[in-house]
Amino acid sequence: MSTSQTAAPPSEVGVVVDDVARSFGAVHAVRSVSFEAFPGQVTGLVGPNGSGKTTLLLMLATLLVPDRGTIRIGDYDPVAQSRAVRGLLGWMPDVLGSWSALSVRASLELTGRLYGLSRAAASIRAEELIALADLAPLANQATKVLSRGQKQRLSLARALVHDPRVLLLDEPASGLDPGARIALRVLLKRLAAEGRTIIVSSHVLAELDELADRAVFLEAGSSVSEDRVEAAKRTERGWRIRALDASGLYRELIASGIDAASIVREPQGFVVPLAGEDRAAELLAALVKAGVPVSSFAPSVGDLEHTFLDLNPGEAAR
Ligand SMILES: Nc1ncnc2c1ncn2[C@@H]1O[C@H](COP(=O)(O)OP(=O)(O)OP(=O)(O)O)[C@@H](O)[C@H]1O
Repeated sequence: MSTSQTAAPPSEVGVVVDDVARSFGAVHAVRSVSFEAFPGQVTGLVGPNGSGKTTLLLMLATLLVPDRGTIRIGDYDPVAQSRAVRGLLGWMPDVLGSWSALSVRASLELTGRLYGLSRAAASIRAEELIALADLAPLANQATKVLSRGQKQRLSLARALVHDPRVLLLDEPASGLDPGARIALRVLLKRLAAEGRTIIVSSHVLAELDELADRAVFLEAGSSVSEDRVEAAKRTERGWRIRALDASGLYRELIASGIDAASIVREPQGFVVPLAGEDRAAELLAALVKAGVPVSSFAPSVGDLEHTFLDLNPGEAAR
């Protein structure tokens, strides 16, 4: 995003989290989290309810002090150098706390002033962000009348007011309609491509699959090791296969050694469990070689969802 504040090429600011923990009394919200988020990338934070995502983001955002471990935002420590860190990062909480009587425009102008912009610069920046977040028809409305999705857009605009190098977004897509979700995805990819470090927590895994360059999985307050994530990716998952000749497809699936009891029949094809991409490629080659007119062959769930469900088997039943 080009802004009135960025004349020089922006510097790169990554995030490093090492063995961070935080408890609330007897509740160990974050037990041991380590990960790195890189400039130019979107890093997804994935985990079931209560796994510690928001607590972790609050620590990154300088709003909670860790009990243990270290966090670096670029060269800075959010505990000892919170002012410098706040200048570098934009924070979009899961619920917008806004000055409810102020208009959208006034609340963006005020945020700009709080970040040290002059009155004139804050006014120009507010107009840029109103256009960016598609809030023009609502610019003079009090923020209290905004719908949940409109509040999300204002919250993102507010997080961008000082053109931060790092963006922390807690469930940014919640409440957005499909068009606004696509617009958010396009915007976040663009902001990352411009060299920002973006960390996003989300429950909408299909969406994170399309947005995130990499993911950090949390489980009961701890980050899951890369080895376990890799192992989970390779476990068996359903592949949806369609062909112009369904009975020919079924015959060849059986001939290729797929257990008939494991095949799920759907109106337009079958879902077949396969372990890993190698096995999928082998089966597809066999079907094509046997002359089956395959029209579609793809995993029935996205990569993140598959890994998440494998790491959290209980979640599939919910
Ligand atoms: N201020 C607090 N006081 C006491 N317990 C808290 C506090 N904040 C969070 N917790 C607890 O810490 C744990 C982690 O909560 P957190 O909100 O970080 O999880 P989450 O992964 O963001 O969850 P969700 O996906 O539901 O938003 C939960 O058990 C929660 O109840």
